[in-house]
Amino acid sequence: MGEVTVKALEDVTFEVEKGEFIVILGPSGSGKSTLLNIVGGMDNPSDGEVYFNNELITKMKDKELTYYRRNKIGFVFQFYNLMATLTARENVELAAELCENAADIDEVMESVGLGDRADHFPSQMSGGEQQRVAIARAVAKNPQILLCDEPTGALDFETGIQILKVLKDVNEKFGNTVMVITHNASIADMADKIIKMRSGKIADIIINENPISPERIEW
Ligand SMILES: Nc1ncnc2c1ncn2[C@@H]1O[C@H](COP(=O)(O)OP(=O)(O)OP(=O)(O)O)[C@@H](O)[C@H]1O
Repeated sequence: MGEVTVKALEDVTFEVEKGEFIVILGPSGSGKSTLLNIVGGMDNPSDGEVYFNNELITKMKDKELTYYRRNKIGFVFQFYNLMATLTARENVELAAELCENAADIDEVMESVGLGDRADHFPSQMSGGEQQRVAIARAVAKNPQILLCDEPTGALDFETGIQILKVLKDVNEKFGNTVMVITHNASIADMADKIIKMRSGKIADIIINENPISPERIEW
């Protein structure tokens, strides 16, 4: 069988500052997830370099990369991927136990608005609540970068706005750099920086001097 080589990304160069709220915007197949996976150390580019602070992550050995993923990066996905047999709090605790510099679990649960739902199981929660647990799970690791792949993709408008607000609150409270993938252009209005992707390339990088609060987003 013949093999087809797909160039998912090409000529991609950008910088992210500590504490920035970044939106990566682009249509399906434009390379957004590939980009996020490379930043998160889940995928390795065939060419090019990625630096985290002054460390070259693209040259890291497996053990160093595991350490980077575990301690520096938090992931939030479209579908929440929670452990069904663990409560919200237990899901968050489990992730925190794996890393060396975990945040205070109670504080994290409060900051995502789940203080009073911590003992509920995922099946007892709405999609928006489950996504809050997933965000808490990522934030509890106290990561320097929070990578979110279509975090509102499975949610209705109102719930999506609430989730974006949680991400913005976390960004302000804990100072994590946040990178959100979306194909929804309206979400870009809340970003400090917007990276527009098209066909595996960066079509534009926009610095937004006046990001709006999530409540003011319309889509
Ligand atoms: N493991 C893989 N093997 C082959 N092709 C891949 C693989 N992963 C991604 N691709 C291809 O690379 C390109 C970019 O995919 P990617 O998932 O990064 O895009 P995306 O912008 O995140 O899309 P979506 O919004 O649909 O998730 C697409 O053409 C995709 O088919």
